[in-house]
Amino acid sequence: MLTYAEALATLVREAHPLGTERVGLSVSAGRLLGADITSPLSLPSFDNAAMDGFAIRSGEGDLPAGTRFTVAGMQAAGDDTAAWPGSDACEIATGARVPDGFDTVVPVERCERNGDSVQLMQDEKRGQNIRRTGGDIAAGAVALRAGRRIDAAAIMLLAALGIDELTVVRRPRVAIINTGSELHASGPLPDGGIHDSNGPFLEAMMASWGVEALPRRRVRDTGDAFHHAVADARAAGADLILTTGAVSAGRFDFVPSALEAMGARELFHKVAIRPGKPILAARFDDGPLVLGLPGNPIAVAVGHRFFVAPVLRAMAGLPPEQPQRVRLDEAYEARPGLQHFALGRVAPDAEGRQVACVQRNQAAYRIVPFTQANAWLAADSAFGDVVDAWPLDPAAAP
Ligand SMILES: Nc1nc2c(c(=O)[nH]1)N[C@H]1C(S)=C(S)[C@@H](COP(=O)(O)OP(=O)(O)OC[C@H]3O[C@@H](n4cnc5c(N)ncnc54)[C@H](O)[C@@H]3O)O[C@H]1N2
Ligand code: MOO
Repeated sequence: MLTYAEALATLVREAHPLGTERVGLSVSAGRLLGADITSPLSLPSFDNAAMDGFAIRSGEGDLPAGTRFTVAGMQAAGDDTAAWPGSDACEIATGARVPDGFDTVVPVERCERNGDSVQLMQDEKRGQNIRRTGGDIAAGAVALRAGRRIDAAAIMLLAALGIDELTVVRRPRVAIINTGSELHASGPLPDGGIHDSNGPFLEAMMASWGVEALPRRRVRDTGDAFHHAVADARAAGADLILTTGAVSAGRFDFVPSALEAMGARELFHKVAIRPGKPILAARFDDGPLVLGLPGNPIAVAVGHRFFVAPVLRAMAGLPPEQPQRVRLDEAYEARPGLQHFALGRVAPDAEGRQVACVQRNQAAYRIVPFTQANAWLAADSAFGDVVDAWPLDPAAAP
């Protein structure tokens, strides 16, 4: 049986880059930048006042309390260079361009105004309260790096730079197929039936990452229904097909044979991990990669987090995600020879240091511990003093 590292390396090799496309800023939230953004202008793009008050031309001198200036007029936000020639002070608004030759801004509350005259109430520093051109970013500098997820902060910067169209990574087209004759949507259940929870879970995770979701299909345990669903996903141009259930050893576990019959090349079936051991990966040489996730809910969650997520990163051209190394509160028994993925909580201890603890009573069928966890903890064979901790949602990883 393959180790997790071997299986992952095989899979990532098969995750072909998606390429890029141009989109408008207004629809770019959540997308991944496909190229570095070079700043087309400096921010601020002109010297401007940091305070409402008076801009003054102090020349070389000090600015002791009592110094008087003659106010020539008002420089408002949006006004151009209006040089106020021959004058040595003007009223100025926060954000207004500092007129040429003026070098200092004194806040209004530290000035006494009398008609056209203004007097400093205390000593002031020459050059103060001016936000300099390029003080945030200089024209030509890299503003955002390729691979960065476009969040609200990135949108604020891009908008400030006047960028309204950008290059992003194409979204992967993903099809989800849930197998199981026992599965039903919400509502009353027949005897022996259960609600499909893996489908909505995967759909939510795909939405969080930002994929182009193809219609999700729920199919009964017949090779035929599965065959049609896979054929539809291929015809719709899926980059990735995620299936759940029917990959282990049972009589109805038709996914491996159905994929083989359709011409998919098996990359691996069964990996030395827990939970989720029966996982399967296959590739249609002219099309999608297929991940067959074992049906137990937490096996699906592990399959998503530790196989699907690395594939999506590789398709987007992102480097492998790095876990945090966190101290474990107490030893946790693990089966030798298997890579273990456990649900856990990472939180600060009394001294403020991050400590991980493994959720008690977890099992591949139990969903409640998943809702109480805030991290995945990973370790091979034994959970020692330190574990690898991964955020539950890969879209939250840097
Ligand atoms: N004889 C063996 N039996 C099993 C083995 C094995 O090696 N030998 N492996 C076990 C392990 S480990 C797992 S994990 C499961 C995986 O089985 P399958 O992928 O074939 O999945 P199913 O049998 O279809 O379902 C397993 C379990 O999960 C429930 N399920 C399935 N789909 C959904 C869904 N969409 N939403 C909610 N729950 C779902 C299903 O009802 C079953 O309870 O096999 C073990 N058996
Ligand atoms: O590994 Mo299975 O995933 O026990 O439930």
